[in-house]
Parts: sequence; structure tokens; C-alpha cells
Amino acid sequence: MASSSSSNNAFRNGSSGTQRPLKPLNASNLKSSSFKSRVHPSHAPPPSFRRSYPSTFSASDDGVPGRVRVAVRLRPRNQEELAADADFAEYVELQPELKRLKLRKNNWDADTYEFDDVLTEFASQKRVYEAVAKPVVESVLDGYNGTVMAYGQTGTGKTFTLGHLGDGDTSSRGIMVRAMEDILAEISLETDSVSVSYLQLYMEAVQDLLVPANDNISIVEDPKTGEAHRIAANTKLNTESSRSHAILMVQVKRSFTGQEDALSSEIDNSSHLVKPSKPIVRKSKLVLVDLAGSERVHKSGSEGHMLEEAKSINLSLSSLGKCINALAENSSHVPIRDSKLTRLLKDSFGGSARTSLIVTIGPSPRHRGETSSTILFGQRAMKVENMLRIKEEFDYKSLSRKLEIQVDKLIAENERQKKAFDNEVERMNQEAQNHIAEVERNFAEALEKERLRSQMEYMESVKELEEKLLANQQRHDRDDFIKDNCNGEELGPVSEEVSDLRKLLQNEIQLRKAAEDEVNKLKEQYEQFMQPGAGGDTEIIRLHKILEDEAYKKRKLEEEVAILQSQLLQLTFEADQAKKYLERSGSANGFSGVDSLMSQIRHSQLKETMNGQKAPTASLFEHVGLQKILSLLESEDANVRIHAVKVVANLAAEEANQERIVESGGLTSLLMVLRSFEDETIRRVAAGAIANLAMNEANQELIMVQGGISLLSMTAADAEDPQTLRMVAGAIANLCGNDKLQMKLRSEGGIRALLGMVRCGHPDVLSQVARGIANFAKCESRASTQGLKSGRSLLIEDGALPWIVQNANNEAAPIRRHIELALCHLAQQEVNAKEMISGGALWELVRISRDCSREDIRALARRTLNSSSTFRSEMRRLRIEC
Ligand SMILES: Nc1ncnc2c1ncn2[C@@H]1O[C@H](COP(=O)(O)OP(=O)(O)OP(=O)(O)O)[C@@H](O)[C@H]1O
Repeated sequence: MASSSSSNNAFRNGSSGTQRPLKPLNASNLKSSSFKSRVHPSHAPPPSFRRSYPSTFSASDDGVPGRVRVAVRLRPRNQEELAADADFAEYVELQPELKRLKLRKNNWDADTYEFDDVLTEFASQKRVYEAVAKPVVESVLDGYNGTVMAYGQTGTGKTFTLGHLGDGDTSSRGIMVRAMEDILAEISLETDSVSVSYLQLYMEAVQDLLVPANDNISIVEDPKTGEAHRIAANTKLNTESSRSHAILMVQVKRSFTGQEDALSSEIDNSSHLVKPSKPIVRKSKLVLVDLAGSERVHKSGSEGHMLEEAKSINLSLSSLGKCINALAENSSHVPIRDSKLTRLLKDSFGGSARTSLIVTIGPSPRHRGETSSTILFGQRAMKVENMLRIKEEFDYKSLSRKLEIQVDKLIAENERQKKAFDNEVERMNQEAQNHIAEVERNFAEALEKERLRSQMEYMESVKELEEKLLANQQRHDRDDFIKDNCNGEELGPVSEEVSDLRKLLQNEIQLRKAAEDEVNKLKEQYEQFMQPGAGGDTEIIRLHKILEDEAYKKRKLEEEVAILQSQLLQLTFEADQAKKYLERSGSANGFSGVDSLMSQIRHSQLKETMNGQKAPTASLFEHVGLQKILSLLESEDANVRIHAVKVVANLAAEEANQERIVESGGLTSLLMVLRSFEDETIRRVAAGAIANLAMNEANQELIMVQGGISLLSMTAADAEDPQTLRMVAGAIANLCGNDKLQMKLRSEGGIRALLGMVRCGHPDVLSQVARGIANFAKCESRASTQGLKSGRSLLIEDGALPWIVQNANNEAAPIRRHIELALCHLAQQEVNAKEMISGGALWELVRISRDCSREDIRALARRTLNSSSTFRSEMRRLRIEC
């Protein structure tokens, strides 16, 4: 038995010559000496999840070699055999521990065969399943195709081994039921699926035993589709099992999470997404084949239907045998396409499936030939080498489903965030609206307050202006000499210059205002920078510098403004003088003097006020400030001093300003200017200003106390300019009207100074002299009447009477009127009568009482003459009637 021994040696060694370890699979499965089953702890994940599989996604990848495993099973003796074959034990001898089977040829010789497993008649169905089928089932669950096939003579237990249901005794369940139980227990209902087909191959026709109407199914050699009837069934329906091949196909599709690499590039573009795990699906197929009884091959001499049936079985089993032979001998041609059976099993032998073959034999020596043939079939099958491969592919459907779910989640999340964002925007918008509304409300309130405040200020200003207007109007009405007949055209050039200067002044004022604003702004910035933590030393120094520069600019601007103001005032004076000369020449009324000048100035101011503008002096007063103006009186610049004194003089023309001027030291400053006498113009204007201040009774005593009379007297004696003399005479004339100052005025030479100025002969000067004499005489008369004075008139004592009498009938009405009054007042003092009579004054008084154009003065003269006994006596003597 060399042949059988040699072959058996190969199996005894546990490996064929080309056997290589099957790395991806459990090595224990592949030991040639055993079909040991792997046992997984119930809590452990299936092997597919524990292994690192090669990244094989197509069947074209190289697989691992896997020889067809073959076990032999001996059926127990049945009743018939027990009775008939008393010596059967001597025919078949099993040595399961050696995995050997001996077929006794005679009493002294036996053939010994070695199998991958030898299953005695006492082997349980469980033991058979675990030895033969379980490794294949586990491979299928791991992703490999697998085949378990029973081959043997009819009645040797193929169906019992494979298809027994074990209804009454679960321990007798066959491989099909147990395989299904293991598969269903292993797979995941969520990710895996199983589909089952139960086919019958009978007479070269494939019939679906689960859907019997499908009785001629074509074999589609498409590994992707195949037949898939998803109806699980473990009911054996083949009634012609011994003459047909029953095939249970179990398709397993398992999904699992693979490595990320293969998919990463596909979803890199959506990095914000949670990367789905790589979905991989493994599709495998378990084929359980219960072949028709092999003895039919040898009994093909049947006739009719049985003959056809036998031919068919013969064809399929002989084709299977030829294929296995060819594979066992590594033949270049394997006749797979010779029958439907071999076409169905092409993957099981020489393909990529893990295949286990169980050959069943009976114990009876009567079937020696069939048994031997079966054993040889099994031996040849053991030589067939398969190349096991896992079939993996992307589960694009699963990936798509996962991505769809993720997209849905992202869309939902996006919508949620968008809604939250919209709500936030809405909330912020509402807040902004509320804030805007509040700001608008506050602004409207502030605006309304400001409007009311401005309205109030406006009303007060209007009221003030109206009062000023009224006062000026009254003053205007009182002054008979003010005439509003100024012809603007004759002052054209001067007026234009005044206008230009005013514009210039306005511009300068605006510039100064802007500079002040800028200074204030910089001051604020400076204060901010001085806050703790704000700015640095460098910034502070820079701001200091800017502030100093701005302050310097401001000073310069103020000086320029002052000069312009002075120039403006000067021009105003000149305009007034020109106007006065025009009036005088036009009306020929001979009026002159400080009153006239002041009236003209006031008239000019009044007109401006009525035109909606403030008087220039008032504007200056506000813009420059009195102290500043007075300080300019001491300016080193003679030009500035001239303008400043003019400004003060103009301010002093306004009765409302006089008190402030005196309080601010303006009178003292003016007296100092007069005393320093450096320029005729300055002296004239200063004298004019003092004259204006002297109109106010409250200032008259101050002028006297501060040596004003002496200064005025000196000026009166010294000056040649008629306008200067007019101003000095005007000032003294004002002082002459103060009852309290009569003696002091006279003692300090006031009267003599007044009378001394008549040398000038200028009507304006004479008019002021006459006014002073009249004022003085009036005070003396009042004092005499009141008993406060007894002696003769100081005017007479100082030699005024001759000039009075001489000018009593002066052609200039103002002079004549003041002297007429003076004569009346002197005549009212009885003590003066004789001297007046001797000085020729009586004749003038009589003339006044008769010829004076003014009725009141005529009456006064008559009353005076009649009231004096001396005058009455003298008139009687001279036969004069009054
Ligand atoms: N190991 C066994 N233990 C007990 N009874 C068995 C065993 N093997 C087979 N039998 C019994 O033997 C008989 C024949 O078995 P079975 O029908 O399975 O044979 P077979 O090979 O499938 O025949 P066929 O080819 O005609 O279908 C059955 O009654 C079966 O119960």
C-alpha cells in the first residue's frame, strides 16, 4: 500500500509541500492534522474586528493558500447490518487518534488512509460540526467564502450529517442548522445581513427549494449578484435527496469600520464635518452541499428516466471527480464547465473558498467498492489547494447613508445656529433701536432746552436793546442840537474804510474765537493726558509746547484786534468830526463842544443799533475787555496808546460805561495820559474822555481829588489846538455845574483857566467857556438864594464880567444863550448888582428881557431885574422900563 502510504505520509506531516501559514486567519484552523475549532469568548468581539486585515478590496488581490480539508465519517450499523454483517468490524478499522482509516482487504492485509479527521460511528453531531464545519463557518464570518460538502454512498449519512434538523433531539442537529445558528448568533442586526438560498440540482436543472416555482434557475457566474432569496429556512424539502444535489447557500454581508486612510482624501474638503469611519463591507458565502449518492455513478446502466437521472448524476459527480483530479495533479485544464455542479462549486475547489469535505462511509463490507471509491475521492480532494481571499469593498451605500445622516445633522445644527444668530441679530437690532430712540429723545430734549434758553437770551437782548434804544431816543430828543441830516455820500470814503475795518475786525474776532476754541480743546486734551495712566511725558511736553504756541498766537491776535479796534475808533472819531463840520457849515448854527461830539457819537451808535448791529464801542467793550483797553493806555507803542485813549474816550461817551471806567481806574489813567502830554492828539482825546466822565456828578469830585483841575488848567494854558481846548473847556464847564466844588474849582484856577481859553476865539471853545460860566453862575445864585453864599460872584472876582458883557450878544446862538443865562444868574445875586451895572451888564439884561428869542429867558431876565432893588433903582434913574 505504498501509494496510499505515501499520500498518507503527506497528511501525517500535517501539511502539503506548498502549505504556507494563513496569516490573516487563525493558524489553528490550518493545521493539517486537525480541524480544531476556534472558540471565542462570548463577550469578545468577532475575529473580524480583532484582526488587521490586508487592505484588499478586490478579489484580484493575492490570497493565502488553503488546502481542501477532508474528514471521513463512519455511519453506525443499522439494524440490517447488525443482523447480516457480523464480521464488518474487521472490514473498516478506524484509528481516530492517528486520523487513520484502514480498509481490510483480507485477513492479513489492509489499506491505510490518513485524513484530516476521522470520525467514528460514535462521533456526535456536535463533534462533527466542530471538526468539519465550524472552521469554515468562522472563515465565512471573517469574510472568506467557504464550502462544506458531503460525499458518499447513499444511505451513509450525508443528509444526516449535513441537513438533519434535530426536531426531536436538538443534539442531532446537522451542520446546516448549526452553521446557521452560529452565523445568526455572530452577525450584527444593525450592520450585517444574511441571505439564504436552498437549491436543488437535479437532472442539470437548478431549482429553488424555497420558491419551488423557480425550477430552472440559470447559473449566473457573477460573484456580485448570484441568487439571493432572503428567506431563512431550515426545512429540508428535497425528497429526492439520493438523486439530487442539495445546496444551501448562505450569503453573509458584514459591515465594519476600516482604517481612515482610504477615505480621508475623499472627505478632506469638509474638515468641519466629523469624519465618518471608513465603511467597509465584506461579502462572503457559505455553500453547504449534500451530494447525491455516489454509487449512482457506478450504476448507470439504468434505463428510461432512471437512466437519464443516472446520467445526470454521473455527469455531475464524474465532472466533480475530474476537476478534483485535475486540481490534485496541478493539471493546466480543470473541466469546471462540464456540469452545473462543478460550475456551482468552482470556487470551492481550486478557488478562493475554504473547503471542507466529509466523506461518509458505511460499515458493511458488502459495499466495499463504493466505500473504497469514496475513500479515494476523499484522498484526491485532500490534494486540492485553494487560494483563500477576503472580498472587501467600500460600502458606498453605508457611507452615503452615514453622510446623509451627518448632512442632515449639520443642516439641522446650521439651522439652529442660524436661528440663534437671527435671534441675536434681532435682539441687538432692537437694543440699537432702543438706544437710538433714547439718544434721539435726549437730543430732542437738550435741543428744546437750548432753544428755550436761546429764545430767552434773545428776548432779553431785544429787551435790553429796546431799553437802550429808548434811552438814546430820549437823549436824542432832548438834545436840540442833534440833527439827523448826515449825508452818507459825503462821508463815502471814510465810511467804506470803516466798513472794511469792521469786516477785518470781525474776521480777526472769529480767528481769535477759533484760536480760543483750539486752546480750550488742547487744554482738555492736556488734562486728559494728565490723567493717571494717560499719555507720556513726551506727549505732555509736546502739548505744553502747543499750548504755549497757541497762547502766544492768541496774545498776538489780541494785540492786533486792539490795534484794529483803535483804528476803527479813530476813524469813527474822524467821521464824527467830519460830520460835525458838515453840519456846522450846512446849518451855520455855530454849535460846537463836547456835547455835540458825544451826541454825534451816540447818534452814530444809535443808528447802528437800529440797524441790528451793536455799537462799535460796546462791541469792543465786550470783545476786548475794559482792563485790557486801559492797560493799552500804557503800551510802549505810541500808536497803540493813541488808539487806546480813543477807545476809552468813546466808551466814556456812554453814560452806562462811565461808572465801570472810573471803578477800573480809567479816570486815573486818563489823567496820567494828560499829565504826560506827549502828543497833542492823545491830550485832546484824553481831555475829551475826562470831559465825558465829568458829565457824571459822581465822577466830578474824583476828578478834583485826583488833581484834575490843575491838569486841565495846565492844558488849557498850554494847548493851542482848538479841539483840545474845546475838550478841556467842556470838562471844566461840567465841573462848574457842581455846587459842592465851587470853591475848590475856583481856588485851583479853574475859572481863570476857563476864561483863558477865550483867547482861542474858536466858537466851539467859546461855547464851552460860556457854558461853564453859566453853570458856575447858576450854582452861585442857588447858593446865594439858599443863604450859603454872601460875597460877590467869584466869576466877577476872577475877571469874567467883561468877557461876559462883551459876548452877551454873540452871534453864535449857543454862546449867546449860555451868557444870557449867566447874566441872569449873576444878576440874581444882589451883591453883584453894582459891579454889573458899572460893567455894562444892565443894558445887556434889559436887552435880553426885551429881545431874547426864548421866552423863558426873556421872562427870567425881567424877573431878575425887577427883583433887584439896585437894578430897579438904576433903571428908574436911567428911565428904563422893563
Ligand atoms: N451517524 C449516524 N448515526 C445514526 N444514524 C445514522 C447516521 N448516519 C446515517 N444514519 C441513518 O442512516 C440512514 C440513512 O442516512 P441518510 O439518509 O442520511 O443517508 P444518505 O447518505 O443521505 O442517503 P442518500 O444519498 O440516499 O440521501 C438514515 O436513517 C439516518 O438516520
